[in-house]
Amino acid sequence: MRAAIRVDRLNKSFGRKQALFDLALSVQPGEMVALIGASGSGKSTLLRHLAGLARGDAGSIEVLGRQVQADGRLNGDVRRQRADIGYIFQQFNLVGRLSVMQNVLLGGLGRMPRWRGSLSLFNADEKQRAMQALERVGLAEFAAQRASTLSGGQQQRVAIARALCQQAEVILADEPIASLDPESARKVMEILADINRRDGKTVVVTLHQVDYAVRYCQRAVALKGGRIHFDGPTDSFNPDFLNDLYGGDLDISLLLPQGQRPRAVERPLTLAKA
Ligand SMILES: Nc1ncnc2c1ncn2[C@@H]1O[C@H](COP(=O)(O)OP(=O)(O)OP(=O)(O)O)[C@@H](O)[C@H]1O
Repeated sequence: MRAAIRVDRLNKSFGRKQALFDLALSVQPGEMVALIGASGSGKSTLLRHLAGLARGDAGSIEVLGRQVQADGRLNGDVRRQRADIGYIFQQFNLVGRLSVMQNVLLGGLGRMPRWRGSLSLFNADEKQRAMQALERVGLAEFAAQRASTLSGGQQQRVAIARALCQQAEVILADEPIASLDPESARKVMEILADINRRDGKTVVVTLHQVDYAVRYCQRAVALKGGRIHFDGPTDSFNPDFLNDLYGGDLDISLLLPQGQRPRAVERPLTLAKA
């Protein structure tokens, strides 16, 4: 099967600081993968490269079989490719003064001729798709309201509706729940998991909270110092592994769901070769 995402020997430095080292990664269509790792390990940098929002120094990235970038060059058609990639930001990235509905409609811009997009001329089908997306995330009743008046959790659900309206096949979510309360975080993760399960969309989500990774993603890729440190099933996490990944400072037992708080490992960890 053709991979939804394929990364080959990706390297990236910021000045003298190397952020990503020879990264190689494959994500199959319909997978939901958590990208975890300590602060500064390179999660957001990797995600931005996948979407063609940043250029690597070397290596290549393909999404849905089309090259996003290779050897430090973005594909000339990257705007069209981004239409297939929904990107969810930690801070939602909505236009606060526009209505919720208008924000969702903006998701369709990448597929429109520029002239129609710049005049905000949306047709009846597009409006219907936007409304359906809002219904899907449980926010149809807020369609006419200014986006800035919604809570953080609601704004993040609008951002997901925008990705749905965009008809993105791959959804990249960068810390989508980092600034949300637990109940809003749960709703956002439920919606992402539902889109993955029911629509078969490929989802890659960076998460600080390991317990959410375990609950919602079968597979995790863990970065440490810009390298892949682990790539395997989340149900094989154990306190030793998490201590190694995050350092000894964290109360690791609190990061694991109750069923996984200190107990013997059932399956050996597959540690990627550094
Ligand atoms: N624009 C930039 N300029 C300089 N250095 C950067 C830039 N973006 C990232 N870095 C550096 O690259 C490394 C990886 O950063 P990145 O933001 O990808 O980590 P992260 O795992 O997403 O961290 P966090 O969980 O805190 O968001 C860090 O050392 C960071 O300081």
